[in-house]
Amino acid sequence: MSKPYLSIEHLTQRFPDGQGGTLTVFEDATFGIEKGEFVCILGHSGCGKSTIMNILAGLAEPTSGVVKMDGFEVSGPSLDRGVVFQNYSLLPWLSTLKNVSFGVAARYPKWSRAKVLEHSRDYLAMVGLEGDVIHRKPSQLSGGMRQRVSIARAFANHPKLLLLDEPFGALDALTRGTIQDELLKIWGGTEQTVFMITHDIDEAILLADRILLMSNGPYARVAESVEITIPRPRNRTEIIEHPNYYAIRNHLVQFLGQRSKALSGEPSGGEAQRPAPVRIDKTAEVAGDEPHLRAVNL
Ligand SMILES: Nc1ncnc2c1ncn2[C@@H]1O[C@H](COP(=O)(O)OP(=O)(O)OP(=O)(O)O)[C@@H](O)[C@H]1O
Repeated sequence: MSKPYLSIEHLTQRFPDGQGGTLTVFEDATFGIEKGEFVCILGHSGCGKSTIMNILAGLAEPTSGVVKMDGFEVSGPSLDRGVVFQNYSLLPWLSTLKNVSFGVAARYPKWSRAKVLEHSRDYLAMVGLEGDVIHRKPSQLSGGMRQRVSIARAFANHPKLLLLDEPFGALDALTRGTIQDELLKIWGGTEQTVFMITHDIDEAILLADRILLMSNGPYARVAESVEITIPRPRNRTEIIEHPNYYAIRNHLVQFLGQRSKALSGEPSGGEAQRPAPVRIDKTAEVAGDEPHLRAVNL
C-alpha cells in the first residue's frame, strides 16, 4: 500500500510534568492524510492537538516518531507549510499589508513588487480588509481583524499544507461564516491539504472530508477517523437537512461526551496507535443498498 501524502508515524510526545516526573501526552500516534484532503481534529482541551500541529509545522520536535510530507521528513519550518495560530502571531512593527506581503515576496521571489502587493491586497480583501485599514499596525486592529490578517497571510502563500489552529475562534458568527466559505473556495480551487483544529463540531462537519477524534490525555489517542459522508458543495443552511448530518453529529457528540474519557490513559506498548475508520451513511440504508453503516464502536 502506498504511503499517504502526509504520514505521521509512531509520534510520541512526553514533557516533564513539573513534579520530577514525565507527562506522556500521546504515544505511537500513527495516521495519514491524503493530498488535497481537508481534515479536522477534535478533542478536549489538553489532549495534544496543538502539540501535533506544532510538530507538523516543524516548529517543535517530537520525543520520538516522524512526520513525512511527500516522502520527506519534516524538520524545521518551511514555506510549504502555512500556519494560522489562535493568537495570530503578527509582526507588530509591520503594517497589515506588509505582514502579508513579506511572506508572499519570500514565496515568489521572481514577482515584481507591484505584483506582490496586488496579490497581498487581494487576499486581505478576501477576508474583508480593504482601504486604510491595511496600512495600520496590528496593535491598531481589533482581535478579529488581526486574526483575519493572519488567515490572509497564510492563504496568500499557497502553502501545500495549511495548518489551522482554531483559526476562526476570535471571529463573530457572520465573519466566521464568510471566511469559512472563502477557505472552502480557496481549498476547492487548489491541491492544498488542510489540517485544522477546531472545538466547533458543526464547523468541522461543514468543512472536513474527515474528522479525527482524540481521546483525553495523558496517553491520548487519535482514536477514530470519521468520514463526512455529505457531498460537496456544502452549504451551512442546507447541510442540516442531509440524512447523514445528525447521525454524524450525534456520533461526534457521543465520542466527546463519553468515549473520549473511557479511551484515555492506556500506554501503547510500542504498538502503532491507528485511528479506527468510521463511516456513517444513512442514504445507503434508505436506498436498500448493501449496509454501509459501519460505525466502529470501540
Ligand atoms: N512545553 C511544554 N511543557 C510541558 N507541558 C506541555 C508543553 N506544551 C504542552 N504541554 C502539555 O501537553 C498537553 C497537551 O497540550 P496541547 O496544547 O497540545 O493541548 P490541546 O489539545 O491543543 O489543548 P487546547 O484545546 O486547550 O488548545 C497539556 O497537558 C499541556 O499542559
